[in-house]
Amino acid sequence: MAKQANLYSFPSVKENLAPALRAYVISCQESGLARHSVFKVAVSGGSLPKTLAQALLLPPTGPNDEVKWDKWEIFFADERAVPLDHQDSNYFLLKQELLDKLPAGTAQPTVHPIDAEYLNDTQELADRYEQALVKSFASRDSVKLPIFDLLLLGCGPDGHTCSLFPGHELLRETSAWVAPIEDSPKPPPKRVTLTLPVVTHAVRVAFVATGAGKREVMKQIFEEGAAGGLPCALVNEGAGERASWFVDHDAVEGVSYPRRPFSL
Ligand SMILES: O=C1O[C@H](COP(=O)(O)O)[C@@H](O)[C@H](O)[C@H]1O
Repeated sequence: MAKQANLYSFPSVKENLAPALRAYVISCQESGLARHSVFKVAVSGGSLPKTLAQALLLPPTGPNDEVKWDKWEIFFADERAVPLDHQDSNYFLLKQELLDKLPAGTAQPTVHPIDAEYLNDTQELADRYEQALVKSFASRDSVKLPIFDLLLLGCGPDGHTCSLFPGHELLRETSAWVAPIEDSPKPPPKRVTLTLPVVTHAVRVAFVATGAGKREVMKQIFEEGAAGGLPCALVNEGAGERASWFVDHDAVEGVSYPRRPFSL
């Protein structure tokens, strides 16, 4: 039987989840650097950037605990079709929560925001973002799908991840790497998103979900599995043991699914 997603549950976000997430991300970073000298990561918006900042802004505990920012290529797992300085922009959120808080003198990562010239044409916006991936991951002719070293994803209370929503036709997309959506049930309606094949193809996929507000959906994801059809559960099914969930106890209280002790 295929191995299942790892569920790591912690009593406290700040004291336990954040240091574990940091260790996990650094381990993915080191594997990426060993493979191709850069670390290619895509991040979500929502609550993720704040928790990520709690993890990555911690002071290093030793030489093996270094975030090598200048080696990071950061993409967005999904983005809203709004200007880059808009409160709804995932880029803006990551910048505000994390990138602007890097200690002075830190060598900067390479960040790939959407091309805001194309906000009025979401297909073009998605195509341009796919082209940015093509450039980074070599040509589409030679690469069937981009392989991110790590995807850092959130999970909405309805089970959506990236801008892949339950029951939406986008879940059936098999050829595009990046797709537009104009009818997101969560505002704003116009967005672009990595597609499910790209998400499940990553070397590692880490979800972060915290708080009692996520409890009901966590039950559905982990107890019903892919049969329940929620996008997060489809990612779990596609990525198997390459998917890891970093959650607090509040989010998974009463959820029947084996927790693993966190280790690398
Ligand atoms: O709209 C979005 O929501 C999801 C989940 O957000 P959360 O606040 O419930 O964590 C997020 O992962 C995605 O990037 C964002 O565009």
